Amino acid sequence: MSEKQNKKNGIIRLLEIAGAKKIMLFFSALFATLHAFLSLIPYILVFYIIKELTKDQVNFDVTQHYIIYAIIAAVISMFLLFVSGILSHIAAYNILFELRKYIANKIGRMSMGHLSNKSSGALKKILADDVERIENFIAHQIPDFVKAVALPIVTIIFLFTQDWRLAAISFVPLLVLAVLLPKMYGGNNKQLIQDYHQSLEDMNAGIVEYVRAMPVMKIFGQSAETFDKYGNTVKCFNGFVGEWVKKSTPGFAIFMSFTSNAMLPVLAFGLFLYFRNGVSLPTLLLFLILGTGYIKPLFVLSNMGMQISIINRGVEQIDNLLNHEDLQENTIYQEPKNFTVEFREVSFAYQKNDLVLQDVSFEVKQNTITALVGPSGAGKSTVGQLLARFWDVNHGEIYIGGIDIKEYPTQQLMEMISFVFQDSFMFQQSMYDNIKMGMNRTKDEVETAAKAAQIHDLILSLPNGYDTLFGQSGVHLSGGEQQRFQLARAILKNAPILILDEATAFADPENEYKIQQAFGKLIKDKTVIIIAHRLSTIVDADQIIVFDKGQIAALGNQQDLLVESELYQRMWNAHIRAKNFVM
Ligand SMILES: Nc1ncnc2c1ncn2[C@@H]1O[C@H](COP(=O)(O)OP(=O)(O)OP(=O)(O)O)[C@@H](O)[C@H]1O
Repeated sequence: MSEKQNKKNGIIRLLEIAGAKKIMLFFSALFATLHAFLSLIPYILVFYIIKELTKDQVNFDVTQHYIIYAIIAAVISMFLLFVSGILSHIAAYNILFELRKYIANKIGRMSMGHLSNKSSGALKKILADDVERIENFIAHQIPDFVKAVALPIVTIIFLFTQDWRLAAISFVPLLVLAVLLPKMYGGNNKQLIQDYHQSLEDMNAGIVEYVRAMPVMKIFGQSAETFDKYGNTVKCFNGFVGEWVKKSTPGFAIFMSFTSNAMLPVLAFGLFLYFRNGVSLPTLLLFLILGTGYIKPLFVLSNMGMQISIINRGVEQIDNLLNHEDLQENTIYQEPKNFTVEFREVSFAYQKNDLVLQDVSFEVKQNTITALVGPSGAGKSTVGQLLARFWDVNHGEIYIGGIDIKEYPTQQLMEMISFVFQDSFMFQQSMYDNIKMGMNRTKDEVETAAKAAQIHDLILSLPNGYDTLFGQSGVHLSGGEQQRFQLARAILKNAPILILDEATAFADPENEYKIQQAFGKLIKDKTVIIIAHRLSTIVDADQIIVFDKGQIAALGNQQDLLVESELYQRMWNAHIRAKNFVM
C-alpha cells in the first residue's frame, strides 16, 4: 500500500487499499451475483407452475419437478450468499488489520507537533470510527450493492422475454427513481456529509476532554450539561441530525411512495391487456410478482448512496493522515564526537509567526549540568522538546557531538536521550514492564534501576510484587511514586543525555528526598539539562540559563547570576521568600 495518493473516490481507494485481498472481494461479488440470479428462479418456477395449473390437462409430475427445482435453487442461492459473506468478512478484517497497522506506524513516524495539534477526539474518530465503517462497508455493503444491481438487471431481461409491453411499463418507476436518487443523495449532500463528520469529530473531542477533566469538573461542581465544550458539541450534533432529517425527509417520502406504489402502472395496464386477451393470467401474475420485486433492492441502493458519501469522507480523512509528511530522518547511523549539546541561533514557533524561542544559542558540555530557569511560558520546556526532536526548529540548528540532530536516525537520537517528563505516564501493565519499557534488559538490571530510583521496596509491598498490574483494583501510585518510576526507566535506559522537566513537581518532602537520591545516581557522568522552578535544587549546576520571553536573558553559575542578572536576583528572592513562608 502506498501512502502518497492523489485524491480518489473512496471506493476506488478502498479497492487500492484492499491490495491482494481484491480477489476475495471479486469472488464475494461474483457469488453474490449468482445468488441474485438463483434467488429469482423459485419465482420464475412459480410462474411455470401456475401456467401448468391453468392448463386444461394438468401434469402433476411436471409441477412436482418445478417445486423440487425451486427448492434446490433456493438452497444453492442461500449457500452462495453464505460463501459470499464469509469471503467479504475475511477480506474486510484483513484490510482493517493492515489499515490499523499502517495508521499506527504512520502516527509513530509523524512529528509530535502535528499529533499534538490534532485533538485526540479527531484521531480516535479516524482510528476507531472511520476504520470500523470501512469494515462494515466491505463486509456487508459491497455484496449487498452487487446484488442490488444484478437482481433488477436479470429480472428486467427476463421480463422483456415474456412480454415487452408490460416489461416496459414496469420500467417506468425505475426511470423516475433513477432521476430522483442522485438528487436525494448527490452533490448537494456533500456539505452535509462534511458537516456530519466535523460534528462527530467535535463531539468525540468533547467527550475525551470531558472524561479527562472530570476531577476538575467535580471540584467546580460542573456537569455534562454545564461543561460547555461537551454540551455544545452534543447540542450541535443533535441540531445537525435534526436539520439532516428535515432536509432528507421530503425526498425519502417521495421515494417510499414510489416504491410502495410501483406496481400500480403494471396492474392497470396488465388488467387492461388481460381483459382484451392481450396477456395470459400467469403472465399477468408473473409481472405483478416480479415486475415490482426488483424495486426492493433499490432500498439498498438508496441507503448505499449515503453510505458511499460517508465512506468517501472517512477514506479522505484516513488519506489525509497517511499523506501527512513524515518527520524527515536520516537512516545512516552517525558517530558523535562526544555528548555535548549545542543550540545555535535557534528560533521556533508552534503556530506560524508566534515565536516562542528566538535566536537561542548555548552549549551544554558533555557530563555537565545545565539548568534552565525563567518565568512560566518563557520557553524552557520547548528547549527540551526541540532537543528530543519532538518538533523541528524553524531556524538555526541543534547539535549533539558536533552533528546536527536532523542527521541522526530517530532511533539513534532516542537512544542518546532520556526524557523525564512533568507528567508521568503509567501503562496498564506489570510494574516490571512499566520500568523495562520494552528495552533489552535483564531482570537484575530492572531491579537495580528500581532500587536506585527508590521504588524497589514499594514494588515489593504490592500484592504481586513486580508482577502487579498497574491500574488493578486497589493498586494506586501517588504522583511522586509514579515520577520515581520515570526515573527508574531513565536509570535503566542509561542514555548519555538527560532532560529532566520539572521532575520534582509532584514531590512531597519525603518523595523529594528520595527523588533527589535517585537523581544523584541518574545524573552521574551524563550531559544533563534540568528545567527547574525550585531554584534550590539547581544551585550547584555548572551552568544556569535564564530564559525570558523566549530569549536568553542571562547565563552563568549561581554566584555570577546573583551579581549580574536582575531577573535571576528577583527569582531567587521570590524563591527564598516562598521557602520561608509560614501560614
Ligand atoms: N503544543 C503547543 N502548541 C502551542 N503553543 C505551545 C505548545 N506548548 C507550549 N506552547 C507555548 O509556548 C510557550 C512556551 O512554553 P513552554 O512550555 O516552553 O514554557 P516554559 O518556560 O516551560 O513554561 P512552564 O515553566 O510554565 O512550564 C508558551 O507560551 C506556551 O503557551
